[in-house]
Parts: sequence; C-alpha cells; structure tokens
Amino acid sequence: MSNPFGTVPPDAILAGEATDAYFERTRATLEHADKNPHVVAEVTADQFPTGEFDVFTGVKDVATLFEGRNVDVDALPDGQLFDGGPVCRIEGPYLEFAALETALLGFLSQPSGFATAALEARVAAPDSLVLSFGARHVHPSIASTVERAALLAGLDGFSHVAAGEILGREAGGTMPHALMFCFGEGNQADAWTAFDEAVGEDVPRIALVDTFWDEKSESLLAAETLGDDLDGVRIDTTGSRRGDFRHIIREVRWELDARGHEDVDIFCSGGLVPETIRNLRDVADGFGVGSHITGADSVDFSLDIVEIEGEPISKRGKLSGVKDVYRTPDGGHHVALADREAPDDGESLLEPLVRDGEVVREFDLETATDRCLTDAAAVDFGSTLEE
Ligand SMILES: O=P(O)(O)OC[C@H]1O[C@H](OP(=O)(O)OP(=O)(O)O)[C@H](O)[C@@H]1O
Repeated sequence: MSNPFGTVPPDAILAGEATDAYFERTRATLEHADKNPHVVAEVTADQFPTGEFDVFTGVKDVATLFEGRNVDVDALPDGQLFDGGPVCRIEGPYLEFAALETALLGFLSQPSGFATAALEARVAAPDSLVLSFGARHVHPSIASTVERAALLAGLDGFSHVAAGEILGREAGGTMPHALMFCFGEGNQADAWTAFDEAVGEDVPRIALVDTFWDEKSESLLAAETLGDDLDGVRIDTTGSRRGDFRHIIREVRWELDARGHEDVDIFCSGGLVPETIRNLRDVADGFGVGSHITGADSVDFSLDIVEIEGEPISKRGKLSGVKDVYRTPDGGHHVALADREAPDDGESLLEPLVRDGEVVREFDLETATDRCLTDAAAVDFGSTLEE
C-alpha cells in the first residue's frame, strides 16, 4: 500500500493536482480560447490594516511549489508579522500557476494560523518555558507543520517525535497518565522511580502529579521520592476538577517550598489559552499548550489577480494594482501601490522568493524565529491581545 492513509502525496501537489476542479476547467477554457494573459496576482488576508497582526509562514513550501515554473514570486520573509495588504505576489502567464492556487493558499493559511496562535501563547508568558503539546489534535502527516510553527513563534520545544526528526530538534515532554495507571493508585512513587531509572540522563524528571490524589499530596510524594533528582511536577488537572487553578498551583508551590523543594518547578497543561497562561505565569514555571495552537483558525488568505497585461484590475471589494507593504519605525503596517512613493521611513517588506523559476532565498528557522519575536515586539503584538 503506497498511500495507506489516503493523504494527497507530495508529487500530486507539485504536479498541480492538489487543486480545485474549477481551475482545471479554467485551463481548458483558456486553452480553448487561446488565452494566457500575463498577470500579477497577490495573496492577501485583509485589503487594509485592521489593527490585528498575524504571523506569516509557509513560505518555504511556496518556494518549493513554484520552483522551476516560469514565474517571479515575491513574499514576506518567514516569520514576518503583517496586517493587511499582500503577503505574496506572483507574476507570470496565468496558466503557469492557475492550478497551484489551492495548494499555495493551503501552504500559507493553516501554518500561519498555527504560528499566530503559538505567538499568542509565547507573549502571554515571555519568560516561562512554553512547549507545544498539540500534535495529537491534527492529522499526523502535518504534525511537523504544527511543531515548526510553534518553534517559529518562539516556543521552547515540542512533543512530537517524528516532527523532531524532520526539524532536527529532539522532542521533549514529561509522562502520560497512562504510565501512572500502569503502576496503579498508591504506587505513584514506583512509577516515578522507574521513570527515573529508565530514561536518559538528559530527560528532565518531571512527575505527573494529578492522577489519583490531590496535587499537593502527589507533589510532595514526588519530591520525597526523587529528592534532588526531581526537576519539576506537571499539573494537568482536568477542567471539571480544576476549581481555582491558580490557587492550586500557589498551594503546591507553598507546600514544596515549606519542605525545602524550592528548586522543583511547576509545569501546567490542559486546555491552556493565552488568558490562563498570563494569569498563571507568575506562579508556574512552564506550560504545555496544545489545542490553542492546533485549533487556531487558518488565516483567511485569498489570491486575486490585480494586474492583467499591465492594466490594474480587481473584483468589487478588492484593491486593484500591484502593491507593496511597508513597516514604519512606529510599528505601523502600510499598504500602498508599489509604483508610488513609500511612506516616510517605511521599509518594504516583500522580498524576492522566485525569479524565473529559481528559488532565490534561503530559509533558516532560527532567523525566522528572531524575526517573528523582534517584529512582535516592534508592533507590540502582546498588548493588542490584552485589550
Ligand atoms: O489541552 P491541550 O492544550 O490540547 O494539551 C494537550 C494535551 O496535553 C495534556 O495531555 P496529557 O499528557 O496529560 O494526556 P494524557 O491524559 O493522555 O496523559 C492535556 O491534557 C492535553 O490532552
């Protein structure tokens, strides 16, 4: 079985088959009419700035999609924040890329949504350890897309092992409730001891402490059991039992400290959203975030032809003409026609990606992460979330 899970294979995407049927009919119609106009098309989410920024990513896959085709492509750099206007611009004979629109938008929309949500988690607790735990919520074939978006947005790590192979970063994590069940109630100390004996020295000893008893009792038992070897406890209290989660964490902190376990960190997980992370960041040391990232709305990108045979064109409600987007030192994001003067001190954000079918940009995740976090500070991304 070459395709046991029925996913669309990479070859089909590169061949332009990962498309909507109406693009195939468009090709048939244009070829029948002997038309293949030279066009400029732009990918946008919003025409004008809205006051809300998103993270742009997926651009490396777009470069791969367009490599070897008779087009020029410009795009924002990976990890750039944007608010309105084009994030990507394609120029060439329309039939050279018509069928690629569906895959192009997919490569950008969902990863940018994941990265934006991950950045929300990042800025909610800038000084805490924040890990991506949500791979279980998506189709396994895109787990590395989730984890890459999490790293791009500055998260400290992720849990998915195969994604780690692809990204060149080792997956991390603690222990599941299943492990605690296998030892049984009353035998939590045996479970933590066996874990300590079994796993590599580089694995942090973080005991899961919400399984059978209250979090304080299990935390103290973990500290007594592993002593100085215990790095932390994870509290994943389910929502129905959570009550005042902040109070629970403060109580655990108090009781650990009272017995000399100030070095034991407290790690939280389970349905965390930026608001809860912000509320816990001064009492917890780290967070595992899943569904907030994996459940993020895709960024609603669309592709529109804005110039045809050198003449501006657009559907109603969209802006015609080739545009550029600019960042000004005050963090402003500006959209303007590309042939007009840039705003004062405005830095053009669109950069060459493909020229005559050749990819002209290099990709580096660390550079993209730096860009994302620097730009998030420049546009004060966190403050817009706290309003
Ligand atoms: O709620 P999310 O933000 O999506 O977090 C992702 C997962 O991480 C935790 O799982 P845990 O390892 O505790 O799962 P388990 O009960 O299977 O052990 C949490 O309970 C979620 O299932």
